[in-house]
Amino acid sequence: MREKVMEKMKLKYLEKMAELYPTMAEASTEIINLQSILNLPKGTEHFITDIHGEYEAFSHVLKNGSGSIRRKIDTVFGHTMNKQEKKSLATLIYYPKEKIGLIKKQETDMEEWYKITLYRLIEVCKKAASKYTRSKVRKALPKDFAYVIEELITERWDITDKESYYEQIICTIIDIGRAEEFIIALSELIQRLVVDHLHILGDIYDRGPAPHRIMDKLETYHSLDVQWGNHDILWMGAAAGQECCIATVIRICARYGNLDILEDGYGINLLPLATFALTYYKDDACQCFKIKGNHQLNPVEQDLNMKMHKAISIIQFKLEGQLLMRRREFGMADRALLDDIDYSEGTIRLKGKEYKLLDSYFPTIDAENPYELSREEKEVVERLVSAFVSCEKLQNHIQFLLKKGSMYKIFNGNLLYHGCIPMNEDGSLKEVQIYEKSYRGKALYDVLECYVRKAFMARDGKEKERGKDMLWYIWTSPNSPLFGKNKMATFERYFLAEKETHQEIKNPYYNFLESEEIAERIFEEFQVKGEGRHIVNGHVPVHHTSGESPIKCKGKILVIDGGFSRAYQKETGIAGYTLIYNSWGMILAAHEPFTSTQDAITKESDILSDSILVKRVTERKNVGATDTGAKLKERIAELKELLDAYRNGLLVEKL
Ligand SMILES: O=P(O)(O)OC[C@H]1O[C@](O)(COP(=O)(O)O)[C@@H](O)[C@@H]1O
Ligand SMILES: [Mn+2]
Repeated sequence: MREKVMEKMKLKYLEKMAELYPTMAEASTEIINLQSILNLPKGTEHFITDIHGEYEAFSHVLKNGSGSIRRKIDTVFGHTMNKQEKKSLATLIYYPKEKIGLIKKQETDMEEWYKITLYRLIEVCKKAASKYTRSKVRKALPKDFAYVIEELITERWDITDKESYYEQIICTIIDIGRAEEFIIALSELIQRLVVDHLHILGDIYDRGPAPHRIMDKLETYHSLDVQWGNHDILWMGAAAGQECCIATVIRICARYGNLDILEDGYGINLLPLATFALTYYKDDACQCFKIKGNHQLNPVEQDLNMKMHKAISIIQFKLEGQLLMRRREFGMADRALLDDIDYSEGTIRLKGKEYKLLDSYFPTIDAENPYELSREEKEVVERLVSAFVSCEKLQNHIQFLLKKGSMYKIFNGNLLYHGCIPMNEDGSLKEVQIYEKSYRGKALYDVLECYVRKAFMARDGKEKERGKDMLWYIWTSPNSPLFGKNKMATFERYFLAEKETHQEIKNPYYNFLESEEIAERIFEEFQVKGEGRHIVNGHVPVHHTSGESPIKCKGKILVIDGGFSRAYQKETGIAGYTLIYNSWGMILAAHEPFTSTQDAITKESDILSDSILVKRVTERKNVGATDTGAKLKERIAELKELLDAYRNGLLVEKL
């Protein structure tokens, strides 16, 4: 009986396929096409993490494909070009417009330069395109030059004098004054072809000056996924209208002197907060709320920034206190600290010890009711919430994160996540209570992701609110896989001099990064199978200067946060790691601090300092061995069944 039902279902499916491939010839052609794709080399994957608003450095790394363009140039030109020439060609590919502008000022014979350059670019382009099917390359071609580029990068066996055929095309391009546009188009095409797919392992937002520009760039990128970081989740919470998240987003912008991200980048009106801060902290120097890192604010702007910084911090601590009381189930009530303060003495009692507060001027706090917002604070919060939820640009960016992002991803045998897998001291998976039930490992990740989506999509008001609060929880709870530290010592860092109170202890997960047994357990938990599997993870800066390596557990775990974030470069000693996974293996790239786009162009400085080979295979990996390959193989098997059905007379061709 069951078999009969199955047969019937199969036939139905084959009939559906027959609509797409109505003849045996068409089905056969598709099989041949797919089969040939399986034999192409695997596309290059690029992994970037913890960008933290550093748009220019990010954009540069995206352009150079973490060394992939340099490698292509090397393969194509080997010893026929010297180092300097290769460097110039690479810079041209990254910044074609700007570079041509400079060349024009120096070159006497531009026509010759155009010719040589075009030849070179075509060669690199050919190489970059050789990994893809013609149809895929065609889709990537810029509209204006699609036909000519295709002509130039595909071998024409039917033409006898190929040299002069190509020469003529190139001369015509120069003659009609289109060389510049053509060079730009070719360079961008090379950038586009060199990386097939991008993984962003989280923390696009906070600290740096331009996360909104990173988001704009990602929106136009050809193929990517995002594993949300705790900072991205914070912004998602803010966009969903979660008050604590909104206050924290503003606080961090103020802390780094970046309030213009909100005002200019997103058009969020901060005037209500500014007027409130100027009124209530008028004569307060707000010394504990100095701007961190470099900034370009004049003294008056700085003063206002510090006042707003303090005002929003106090609002944040009040709102968080309220949330922790309302959501007792979060088990974080110990992080509500305002009721541990002795307001007349200016001290706080933490874990039985008394500390002097560095700042004890709290004009808006009622000692009897420390978490209650004052009437004016309430008004400010209301206006901020409405500004965040009605900001179209922010909502679009966050929708994009929801569409392309997730808590974790399994891709071509690798497990990708931002932070950690919460564990107990003995390395077992930690049970975490999420509302009524408890979860661990993969199930914990999955349930949290459901709540993230509910914060935006749920129709049931109560579930939506739970989702919104859960976004804050994911940002900061010790049990959150995206945060993974015992506490977020924000209050202590502002108000207490004693460094020991600032300490945030990492989840035991981070003690097991060298344990193969634990790595195996994680693979098992997430059902990641296969020989070449890895865990790729960001979030914790790798201290390059003190000799720490991003390669853990004999290469099974790769922790690639080297710190794009300028504020952290003193600690890490470099400007971040990125990872490349191409058909030959995996390469970690270490980057030097990025000074400016201007330097990258004029000094041709490529911030790539080091390439570390993580793994090199002896046999080049083909599409057949990837996730896409598995899907294509399934499709081929179905098409073969379709062919059989035609042959057996089960289906009739529609000629
Ligand atoms: O140095 P900042 O920007 O004040 O932030 C420090 C806070 O950021 C965190 O490190 C979280 O940010 P990351 O996800 O980038 O690590 C907290 O643990 C810490 O309290
Ligand atoms: Mn993080």
